[in-house]
Amino acid sequence: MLAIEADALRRTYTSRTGWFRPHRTETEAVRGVTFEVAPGELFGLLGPNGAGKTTTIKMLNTLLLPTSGTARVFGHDVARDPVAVRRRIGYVFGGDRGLYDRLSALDNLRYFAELYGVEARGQKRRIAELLDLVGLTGRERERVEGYSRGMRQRLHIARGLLHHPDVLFLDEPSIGVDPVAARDLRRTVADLTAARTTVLLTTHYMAEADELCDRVAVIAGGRIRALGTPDSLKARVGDRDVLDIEVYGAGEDALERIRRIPGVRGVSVAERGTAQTLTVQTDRGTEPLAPVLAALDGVRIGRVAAREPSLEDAYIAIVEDAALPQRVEVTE
Ligand SMILES: Nc1ncnc2c1ncn2[C@@H]1O[C@H](COP(=O)(O)OP(=O)(O)OP(=O)(O)O)[C@@H](O)[C@H]1O
Repeated sequence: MLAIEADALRRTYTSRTGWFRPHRTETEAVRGVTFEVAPGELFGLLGPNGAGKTTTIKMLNTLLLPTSGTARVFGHDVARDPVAVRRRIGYVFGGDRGLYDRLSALDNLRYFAELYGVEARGQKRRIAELLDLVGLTGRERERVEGYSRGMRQRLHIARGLLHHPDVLFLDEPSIGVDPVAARDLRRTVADLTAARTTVLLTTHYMAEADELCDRVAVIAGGRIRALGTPDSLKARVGDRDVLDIEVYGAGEDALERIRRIPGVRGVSVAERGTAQTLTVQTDRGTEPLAPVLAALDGVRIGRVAAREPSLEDAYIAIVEDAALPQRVEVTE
């Protein structure tokens, strides 16, 4: 039996706006999403802000009813049998909500174990097991207010697992977590699937998805634009070379000049403090460096590096492709 089956899921939000002349606005957040997740699989849902990831997760974990389409968790329909679904799932979201700061980690877990109806006999052992799994054994009597973000996040995961769920939804677990703590967190997530828990993960960190996920779906504008193993997605840009160029203050005109160079397939910019990193994707075998540097005439340039395409490059290509106007018309 499959862990998760989403079939043509759709969700439209209707909100009332305007006070003087109220009118209804409809947002089609999810526009027909279909995918399956096997038991024990670590499945990633990737996409830009507003793509529909949270809405999809909320339909799967029974917090929102689908406008149309169906979804099942271990065979239980989310709309018709939400109680059975809830028994089999855990939900962990990034950020600060959901823990009692003035209690110790142990007391937090005891409290939630009561709330989730974890039977009293097994509680102590379950809590000890989970503290061990998330690497908090020895720190469990400290108040949560003194915990780092990474430790909190690991405690959140322990909380989400108290009732032995078969599926864990992890929404942006590493948001705001420093790189070392994020690495520990990834190890914890990887251990979950080793213990046969199915994980549905959303993240904005492509390196994290690449390292952890068996398969990923890229969602943009409420639709799945690509689905497969991280390697199969990377293969989509396998015919490209990538240049990372550190620059200081490159304007839109410089980017436009680079975009017009023959062989250039895409340019993206990441702000890094005072510097920006330009990532230029080109057809393999073109020699883009000289014309790109010429296009950046007058801009201060730092480090330049050529590298193999990563999952992030594939992701950017997929999302940019989805944003092309003609493409939207074709799929509409
Ligand atoms: N309660 C709501 N009422 C109206 N519109 C909503 C509501 N919740 C979300 N939306 C809209 O639905 C779309 C999808 O939102 P959703 O939160 O699912 O995206 P997301 O992929 O999770 O984004 P993010 O990465 O920013 O969390 C967005 O356009 C958003 O503005």
